[in-house]
Amino acid sequence: MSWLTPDDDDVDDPYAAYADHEVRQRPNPKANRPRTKRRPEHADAVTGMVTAVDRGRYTALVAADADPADLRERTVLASRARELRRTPIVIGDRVQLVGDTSGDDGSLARIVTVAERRTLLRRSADDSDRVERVMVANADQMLIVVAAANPEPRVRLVDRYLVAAYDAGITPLICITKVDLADPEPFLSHFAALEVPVFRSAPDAWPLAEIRASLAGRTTVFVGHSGVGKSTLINALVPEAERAIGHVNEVTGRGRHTSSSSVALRAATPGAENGPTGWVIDTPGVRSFGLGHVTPEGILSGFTDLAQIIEHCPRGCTHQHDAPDCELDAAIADGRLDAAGAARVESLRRLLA
Ligand SMILES: Nc1nc2c(ncn2[C@@H]2O[C@H](COP(=O)(O)OP(=O)(O)OP(=O)(O)O)[C@@H](O)[C@H]2O)c(=O)[nH]1
Ligand SMILES: [Zn+2]
Repeated sequence: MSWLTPDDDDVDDPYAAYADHEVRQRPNPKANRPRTKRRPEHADAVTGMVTAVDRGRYTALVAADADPADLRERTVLASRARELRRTPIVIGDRVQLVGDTSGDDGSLARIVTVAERRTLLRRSADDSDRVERVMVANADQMLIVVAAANPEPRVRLVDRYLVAAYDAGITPLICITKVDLADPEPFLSHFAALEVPVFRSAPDAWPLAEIRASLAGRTTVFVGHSGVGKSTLINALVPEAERAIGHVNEVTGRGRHTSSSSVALRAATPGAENGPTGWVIDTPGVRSFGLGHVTPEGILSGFTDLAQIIEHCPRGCTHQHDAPDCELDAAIADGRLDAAGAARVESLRRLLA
């Protein structure tokens, strides 16, 4: 069974390339030209998975059994057909390729269709920006990498990742790194009620077996603040990845943005010779993660721990401090929510504000 169906993925390009991925449509200066005839159906197209994007060139991996005419797994470089020039194509997309799909040096294929996506991870530049930027297609899981210290963990950034994941239908996981530097438990207690699986990581104590077990057969997008040790972790998980390791600036606690582009990496599943392939999608470290494209309902989907309480809110409740009879306030007052629960309410209110 091919790794291509139904579960893989790959990566996309740095956020710097976002202009290319904006969904906002620009007016077409040639709009009054007659449209070219529809191209014939692409009966000879082969399917690939986009694993990298770089300035209008897409790298797609074609599985060994994807093309009866050429039974090699191969990496194909492609451009996209004119009719797709406003369609964001991102890492993880399943695409149909025509033209020279040999993958030979100097060959260039053409992407003619992008398959419907199972999931789509998006962000916006900031919360006031409603233009969404498409990051990764078809991810099943999001591994949120956060450091116990250096840089200091930020509840709000993790809140945002969680909302983006739940909103996209992607299952979140948390890996807390650098537990050799600080006790991670106070930070983790904030998310305890969500029951998100947590991996704890330190040099020479990588939770590799546990993480690999959850990667098998799935596509997992790794996200995190710059400098948290995401590349270090990925190199340990996928030794041939050779992701650049940066140095955290002593003053700012920030990484140097060493990983500037996304990439899809095949993760081995030791012990399972022909076991299901896992795909790891590394994304550049960020300092913020905008949710301008997420609706209030989408934000609430990141707070499953509060869902049962919110059910009892008056119709149309904004859940804000000034909302009359918000059940969240009642739950804090009568002890249904403890201090950690009250902090979650605060998180929710900030995101809804
Ligand atoms: N003490 C300690 N340091 C770590 C750990 N993991 C990574 N580091 C160090 O943290 C620094 C940043 O690691 P990277 O792997 O480059 O971090 P990153 O998240 O990929 O950062 P960006 O490339 O900026 O996105 C490096 O100096 C690593 O050696 C850990 O578990 N404990
Ligand atoms: Zn309410």
